[in-house]
Amino acid sequence: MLDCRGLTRVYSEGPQDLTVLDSLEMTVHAGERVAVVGSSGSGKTTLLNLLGGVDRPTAGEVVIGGQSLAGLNEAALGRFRNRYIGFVYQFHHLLAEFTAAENVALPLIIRGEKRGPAVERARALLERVGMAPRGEHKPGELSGGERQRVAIARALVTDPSLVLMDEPTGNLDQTTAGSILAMMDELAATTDCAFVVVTHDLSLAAHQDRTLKLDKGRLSAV
Ligand SMILES: Nc1ncnc2c1ncn2[C@@H]1O[C@H](COP(=O)(O)OP(=O)(O)OP(=O)(O)O)[C@@H](O)[C@H]1O
Repeated sequence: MLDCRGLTRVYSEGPQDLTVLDSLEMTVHAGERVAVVGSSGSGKTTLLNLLGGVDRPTAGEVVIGGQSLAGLNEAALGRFRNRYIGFVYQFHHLLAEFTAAENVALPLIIRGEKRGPAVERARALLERVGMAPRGEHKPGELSGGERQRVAIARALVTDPSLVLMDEPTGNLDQTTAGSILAMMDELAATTDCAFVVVTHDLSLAAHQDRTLKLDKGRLSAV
């Protein structure tokens, strides 16, 4: 499902080059859930950005479902992301002026689907994450955990093959984090989607099929 070969990212902006990822190798199979842990500054967000095609590697490549991201120009990469990849960021990135249901529907609308059916599908996803009663509220009227569940619904609305999560339980209390874990279990049981979850939360990491540690630019099994 996901293959990284010789993935290298060097930041050259500062006075000295900084090699954050160094010929990193990674394979994730369909339906698999992988946690990525590592100390602050080890390159977890950098890795996630490369996996999602938000950033380009200095060397090496990311292959998703047989497609090398290096072979796609920006427009094609945007379409590929919309079709195959879902993102959940720590701070949600929901649009304040839209309702929860509209936020979830957006990836479908961007893809060219009609608003009516897109919002219908969004409502079905909100139901699945236990947010149906809050669908008409704007993000500012929701709690942190509720916003996070909306963000997860938005990541899943397109039936992606791969979901990338950056600290999905960061800033959440234990009960809310627990409900997100339970939801991920249900999703893992009912879809073939692969998850890569970057986290400092050891209970979230322990909940995945395996954990990889990022250190000195490479991944190793924990
Ligand atoms: N655009 C950039 N230009 C230069 N250096 C960068 C850039 N982005 C990140 N870095 C550096 O690369 C290193 C890895 O950053 P990254 O954000 O990937 O780490 P992280 O493991 O996600 O950290 P944290 O757990 O603290 O969020 C850090 O030393 C950071 O300062």
